[in-house]
Amino acid sequence: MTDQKPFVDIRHAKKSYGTLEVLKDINLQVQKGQIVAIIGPSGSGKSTLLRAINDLDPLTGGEVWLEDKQINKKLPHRQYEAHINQVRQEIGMVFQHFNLFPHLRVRENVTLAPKMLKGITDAEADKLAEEQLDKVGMLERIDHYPSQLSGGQKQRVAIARALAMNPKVMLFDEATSALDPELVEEVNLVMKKLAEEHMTMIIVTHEMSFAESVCDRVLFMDQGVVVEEGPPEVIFRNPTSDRTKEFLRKHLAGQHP
Ligand SMILES: Nc1ncnc2c1ncn2[C@@H]1O[C@H](COP(=O)(O)OP(=O)(O)OP(=O)(O)O)[C@@H](O)[C@H]1O
Repeated sequence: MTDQKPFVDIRHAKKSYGTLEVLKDINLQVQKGQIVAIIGPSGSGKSTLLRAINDLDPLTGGEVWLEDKQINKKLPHRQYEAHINQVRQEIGMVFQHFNLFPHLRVRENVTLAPKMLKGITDAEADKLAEEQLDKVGMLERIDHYPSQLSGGQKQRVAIARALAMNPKVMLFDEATSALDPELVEEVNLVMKKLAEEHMTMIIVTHEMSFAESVCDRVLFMDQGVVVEEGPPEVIFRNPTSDRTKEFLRKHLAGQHP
């Protein structure tokens, strides 16, 4: 345990769709520089929890904090818009399906938001695009359109785009699930590099070996609750809950001796 104040702090998160309780009183504290994986069966609430962090899926109860700022503050509409736009600049998000703008080249996909929201010049935007695309190994594709890229390349551009806003935390929602198996590793390598640079990351994933090798902590969710959490060596090698064991038995079949 640490006395350090959490960087991301989710307190008593609840979410319902009608009578369906998707998140049932979830608490999650993430320290600066930590890499947390959220694993669990389909429908357990992983994406809902992740999307609550930047209020894309607003909670029906509970609070989300980033440093000393409450993200899901109840505010009058105009004030809320200004508040959430500011907050979302600090939280990078990478989706399963890339969400690149098809009519924009890679360069403009990366610089659109910083140009609009931070008012940077064209020269600064070019420099930013080059820096970020170099980081993800996509510099030579800077003037290509998304349709000219593989899925793995698109996802690397999507990561560069998120990084271009200089976020404090990065959220990954099954970033490799839509990729052909041979393209997964190139995206994982970019995420590993970010981890080595101590980027704070919260990662929803179905890739157990990635979670085990990269993350500091793993949360196992089932039916809207955190069943078990801990360091990967404990969760993957010595879980205590039967639900975790059963889930891992299915997902780790063949991976561990
Ligand atoms: N907009 C919505 N309206 C109604 N129910 C929803 C909505 N979004 C999600 N749900 C339900 O909430 C539950 C949790 O969904 P969520 O996508 O968070 O699960 P998940 O663990 O991320 O699953 P997966 O691994 O399949 O992506 C599911 O039962 C889902 O059907």
